Amino acid sequence: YTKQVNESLVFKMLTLKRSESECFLLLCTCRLWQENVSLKDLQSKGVCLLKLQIGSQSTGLYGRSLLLLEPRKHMGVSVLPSNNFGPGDIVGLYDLDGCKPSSQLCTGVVTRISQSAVTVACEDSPDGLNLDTDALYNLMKLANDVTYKRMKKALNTLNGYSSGPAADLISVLFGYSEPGSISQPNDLSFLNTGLDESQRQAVSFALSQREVAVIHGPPGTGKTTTVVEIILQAVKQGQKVLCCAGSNVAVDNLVERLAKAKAKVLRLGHPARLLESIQKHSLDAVLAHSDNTNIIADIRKDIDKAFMGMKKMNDKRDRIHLKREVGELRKELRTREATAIAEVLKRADVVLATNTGANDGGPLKNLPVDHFDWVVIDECAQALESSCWIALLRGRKCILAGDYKQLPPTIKSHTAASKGLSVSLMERLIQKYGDSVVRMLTVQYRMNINIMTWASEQMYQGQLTAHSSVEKHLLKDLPGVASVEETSTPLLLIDTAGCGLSEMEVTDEQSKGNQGEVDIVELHIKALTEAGVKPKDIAVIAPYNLQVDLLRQRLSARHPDLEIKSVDGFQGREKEAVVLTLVRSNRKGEIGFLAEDRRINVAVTRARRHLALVCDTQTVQTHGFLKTLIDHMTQHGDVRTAFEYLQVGPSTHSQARRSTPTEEEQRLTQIKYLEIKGQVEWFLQDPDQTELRFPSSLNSHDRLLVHQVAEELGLNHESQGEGKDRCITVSRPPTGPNEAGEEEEQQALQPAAALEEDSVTGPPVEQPAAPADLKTLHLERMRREQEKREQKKREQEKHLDTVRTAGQTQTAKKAKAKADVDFDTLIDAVVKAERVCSFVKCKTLVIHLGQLCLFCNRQYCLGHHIPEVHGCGDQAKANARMRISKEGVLYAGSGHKDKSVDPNKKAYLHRKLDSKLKDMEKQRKTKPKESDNN
Ligand SMILES: Nc1ncnc2c1ncn2[C@@H]1O[C@H](COP(=O)(O)OP(=O)(O)OP(=O)(O)O)[C@@H](O)[C@H]1O
Ligand SMILES: [Zn+2]
Ligand SMILES: [Zn+2]
Repeated sequence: YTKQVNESLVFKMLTLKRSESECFLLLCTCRLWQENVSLKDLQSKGVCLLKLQIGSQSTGLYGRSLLLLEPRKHMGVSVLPSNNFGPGDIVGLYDLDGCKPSSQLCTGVVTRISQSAVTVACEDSPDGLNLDTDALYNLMKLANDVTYKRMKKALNTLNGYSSGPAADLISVLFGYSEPGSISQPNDLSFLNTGLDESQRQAVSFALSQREVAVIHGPPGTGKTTTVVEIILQAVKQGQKVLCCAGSNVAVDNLVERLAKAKAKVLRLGHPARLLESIQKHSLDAVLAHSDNTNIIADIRKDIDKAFMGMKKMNDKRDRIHLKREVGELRKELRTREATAIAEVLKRADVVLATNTGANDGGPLKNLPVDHFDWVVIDECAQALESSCWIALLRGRKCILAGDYKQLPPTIKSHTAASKGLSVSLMERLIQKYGDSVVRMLTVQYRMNINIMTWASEQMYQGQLTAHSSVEKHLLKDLPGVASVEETSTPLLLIDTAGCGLSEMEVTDEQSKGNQGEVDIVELHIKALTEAGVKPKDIAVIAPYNLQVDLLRQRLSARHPDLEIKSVDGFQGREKEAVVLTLVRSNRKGEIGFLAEDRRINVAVTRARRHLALVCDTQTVQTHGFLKTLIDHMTQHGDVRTAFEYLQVGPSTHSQARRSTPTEEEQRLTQIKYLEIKGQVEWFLQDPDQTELRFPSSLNSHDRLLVHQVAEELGLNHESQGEGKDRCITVSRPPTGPNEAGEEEEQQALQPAAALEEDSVTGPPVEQPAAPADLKTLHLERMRREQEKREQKKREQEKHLDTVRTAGQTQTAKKAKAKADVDFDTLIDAVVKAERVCSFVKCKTLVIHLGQLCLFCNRQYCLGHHIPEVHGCGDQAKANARMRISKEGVLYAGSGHKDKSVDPNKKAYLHRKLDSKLKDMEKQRKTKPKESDNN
């Protein structure tokens, strides 16, 4: 199939950023010519508009034919079917034979699209189209390979470049000669007096370089501010500047700031694609006000008149005559327009375009090749080098600004990447010339210092500082935001390790999702918005599109202003608060493309005042870089376990903030448990009673306790009824040793019923008393982390006290750190072993509901915990018989119930813990002051 498709298309899909729908489009456009995909299908996909008639035909800028196409009128309502056409799209016009190349009449660009009509500027009709106004036509989107063609052309020109204005620059950029400098007056007067020292240095450096200057601007360091100053200084020196960036938005931003500083700017590009506020600086707008415009308009009218006249004519000779006349008029028009464009371009000091918009097939072809002195490329690290060369070929000197520690364009072809396509020009130059071509901006105006420090240390050699205006800013400092825990901390880590919130297994998908993390994000967003943070000030960022979709499903209806995007979609942006979910949670410690450090860097550095990270530290810490982030957040921020959020499901989140059960709550649960147990035992002593019915006033939590007690005593237990009427009954199991097997089966169903009940109110509720060991361990760990941090604080304060004790603390600290590591690995091992059912291939989590088999000491899910199911049947039966004959008591199931951890393992853990605690105590005693504190 690939062979049939134009190979350049495949190349494009591999190398350029293409959305899936675009790829689909490319493919189906090609396929159409091979197979007979019905045109109706294509129309329903929005790729094709069928049976249009020509509403009007006129002549537009550059002498092109503008066709207004409408749906057939006689059909009553004339509305176009819903479609994916937009301004700038490349389209083909076909007669009704279909959309075969042979029936293509012309290609063009959509200039306008409304509900009732689409306007196309035809590209290849030098002498005008002779279209029948009564006929019907099909219009189809075509593969847009313009970008690709422009890059290819630039590379070919580069390849054959021998002499010209850019010769020296090319030589330096490819390493044939060293970059040079030119002396500058010392007393440079800055137009923007507010620049910080690093920005000033970058400006002077840029001015003093002969061929190339690279401005490395980490997140929030005012890169655009600096670039604007550089351009204004260049203009002051009389230089002509061509300024480009990868995206229309970035170019528009520069236009806006330069225009505000009164520079003479001109923006190239289709007006339909520009911000409205920018349109007045566009070439079209400026041309419309130029002196030549009236003359041009007159010629245009003449052409249109001649064209109309041609149709009415019957005499062939007259028609030929008129056609020649129209040709002449068009030629005249093109010359006039070229002159007008050149004039307008020459008057501007700064011409701005997207990287590929600076190609010389467009308006720039009207300028001599050596017109520009400087070429400035912003966001250079995010651009393909080949796209930079389109503009670079026009400059003697270039300024490249960007941050190569953020994401480069996605290269899907491994071959292309390995041959250098994934390395940006900026990165390549820094690798080659190092500090001699680059200056870095070091004061950042975005992040709270605690958010910044991690990025600074990991990505920017620790060189960033936070400007005093942002250094300590928090969400609670925003107007209307209350001071609660969530708005008072710059860093919050919500750790899902050991909580069983695994990523979704989507086998044939690259993308990943994690519903558990969606739940937690929802709860945190709720906490933030309830504290008064505006949804528009919050970003929810996920590395995977699947997770983005899940989050949108859950949150977008309630918070339409909340922005939920992939990391890549947020590059270049900032928000007051960022909630980041890392999604990956698996036993293998697989983290996929989270391993791209720059992706994590971008995600974290979008946040101004608050970063919340939701992740399974267990899984993501397998990656060294992510571990540094976890460590940083643990040390400098608040840490919570996801257990705190799972206590209550999202449907009852009014209580969500009530974190771990307090001692008081635990005590109440204990009392309730004893009370219920008493009732059940009372019931057992009365042989006349067959069942005990609890009142429907019991809440689900209490019902769970009943299930648990009944389970422990080997009784039948069942909930019946719905909602308010739901109540639970406990009854004696049928007697007789031979029925043991049956009972086991029954019993297997009962906990499942309990689970069902709970699933009505949200995720499984933690069973209060029984399988708490894992949780206890986790909480213990969290307590320790907290203690560690408090201790660190104390130590830091003490550090100033005496130099002598400082030495001691150091050794003690080291020993303690080691001890903590051991403790953590111990817990990790337990957590890992106990998370999933031990039955072959079963992946059910057993954290909330699972049972230990006493015969093989393994944890099983409710579907596999019965000894017979997983192979301990014989032992279980023997054991049951033995117990019955010995004790005269019948236990449902095999042997007595013990949902806790295996006693041996438990004892082992206890011993370990005890010795651990003793160790720690000893170490503490060696530090006299601290034992005072305790
Ligand atoms: N010297 C300065 N003094 C005060 N504020 C500054 C200074 N330089 C930049 N800023 C502020 O920092 C923010 C970002 O600046 P700017 O828009 O120039 O950067 P950017 O290029 O858009 O972003 P980034 O630095 O992330 O690439 C703006 O709010 C700007 O006002
Ligand atoms: Zn077993
Ligand atoms: Zn199982």
